[in-house]
Amino acid sequence: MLRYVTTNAGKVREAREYLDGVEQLDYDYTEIQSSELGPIAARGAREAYRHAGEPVLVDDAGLFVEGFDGFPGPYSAFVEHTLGIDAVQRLVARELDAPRRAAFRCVLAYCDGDAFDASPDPVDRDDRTAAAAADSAADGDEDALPVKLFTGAVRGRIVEPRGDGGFGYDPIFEHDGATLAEMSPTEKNAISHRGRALAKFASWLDER
Ligand SMILES: O=c1nc[nH]c2c1ncn2[C@H]1C[C@H](O)[C@@H](COP(=O)(O)OP(=O)(O)OP(=O)(O)O)O1
Repeated sequence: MLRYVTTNAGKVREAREYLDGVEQLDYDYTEIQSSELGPIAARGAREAYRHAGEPVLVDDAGLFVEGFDGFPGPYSAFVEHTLGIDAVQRLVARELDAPRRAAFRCVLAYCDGDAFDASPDPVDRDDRTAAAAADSAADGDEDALPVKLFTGAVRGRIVEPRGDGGFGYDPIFEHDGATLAEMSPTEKNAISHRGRALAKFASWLDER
């Protein structure tokens, strides 16, 4: 049984559209400090697999504001819980000129204790970049378990909050004229960072 390892039920709701019968594992793995999501997700997946003893998928995601050099990025959860999304939006509006571009990024890290066959490998350049960063983060760890990474990103801009769907920063992130919070779960998945990463993971799992 595949476990989606997260304390965030919103992530699991989105994952269910791609993964039949996936169950949430509400486990708070250690998040290392890194400017990139890949190493954080990879380390988390190794720890979660050791804890669960079953195949695990860890989801690390964040909001990267272009004019702030990617802040809050890997620190998005901390910033959401300290400042709050309204304050983030006001800060962006005060400091940056329109169009206030930003991206959501998601890295999924899969670990089931097995090594992965490199041949049927549908991963793209972003996945390989994330994987290389995660590998170097594992340097020196002789027991590092193999982890497979899948990435997704969506571009948009920061706007005043609209909509009440989704979670986290969805109300202040607009893509193609609608905020993610104004979209249905299916509409959000079709364009979102998480939806793209999940689609890659689901097709890789299918082929395996
Ligand atoms: O689709 C999204 N729509 C809106 N906001 C989002 C999304 N995806 C990530 N985010 C935000 C929420 C949180 O502030 C941070 C993720 O932080 P992140 O550490 O990956 O997740 P989390 O703390 O919510 O749960 P957990 O670590 O247990 O999976 O980025």
